[in-house]
Amino acid sequence: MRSKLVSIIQARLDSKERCGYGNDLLGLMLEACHKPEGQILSRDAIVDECKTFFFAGQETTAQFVTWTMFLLSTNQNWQEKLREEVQRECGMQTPDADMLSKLKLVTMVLLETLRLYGPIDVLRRKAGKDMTLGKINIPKDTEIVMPITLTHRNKEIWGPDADEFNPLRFEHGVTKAATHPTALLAFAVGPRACIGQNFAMLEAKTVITMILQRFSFSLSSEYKHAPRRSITVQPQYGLPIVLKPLRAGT
Ligand code: HEM
Repeated sequence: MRSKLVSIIQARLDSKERCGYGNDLLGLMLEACHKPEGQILSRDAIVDECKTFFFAGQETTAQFVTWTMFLLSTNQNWQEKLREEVQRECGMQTPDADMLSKLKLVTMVLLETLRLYGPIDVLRRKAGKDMTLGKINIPKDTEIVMPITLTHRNKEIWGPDADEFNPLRFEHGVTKAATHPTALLAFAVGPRACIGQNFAMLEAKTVITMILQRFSFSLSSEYKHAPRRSITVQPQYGLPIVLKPLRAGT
């Protein structure tokens, strides 16, 4: 991966005179490094940043779409509702930002997927100094693990149906869905919250919309329900799905 990234960076440097460093994150980092103020990021640091974005952004979003497909397969009524919304707002067109912003039910299902099967299920922190959190004293260097999935299924926070798939809980927005406005921790909160969360939502919305436009789907009888954490939360034996094209030639 490193050599691939180094060759991409070199190609950008070589084509700078012709077309600049490029209009993306890598382009911005290269631009920043070649400002007269001096070099801010080394070549190695740029490679590391690219890796972070790739690993933080690729597998998480892939599992997000996977679990959404699982929940829509096991809740056919919601699959139908979403298809109706997609057909109304997008027809058969490739969804653009305007159309995506109108897909309220799709957003609610995506948030409910993040609650029940968020790809990241624990947050870890280490206390940099002695501190007190509420009534708890935390000595320096203590490792703190926050179990996201457990809090996402806590009935005191989410109500008696916390274990059930109920996208309607997000009908009035994410801050109103539980007893606490930041109860949904799938992207974490605060200064180190996921920097790619809006992008991930857009990606997932686009993919799910385009699948709903073309296929109906259900779980294959071979599916075994066994979520497992392997950095991200994944269906241990994969997610075999039966896809049916909605129109000939899809
Ligand atoms: C559904 C998809 C995603 C989920 C569930 C997710 C979740 C998270 C979580 C929980 C964190 C905080 C980790 C911690 O503080 O311990 C995080 C951080 C981060 N995420 Fe995501 N993420 C997703 C997609 C993405 C995408 C698409 C990108 C990039 C394009 C991305 C880039 C990052 C980066 C760079 C950080 C570190 C931010 C920092 O430390 O300041 N993530 N993500």
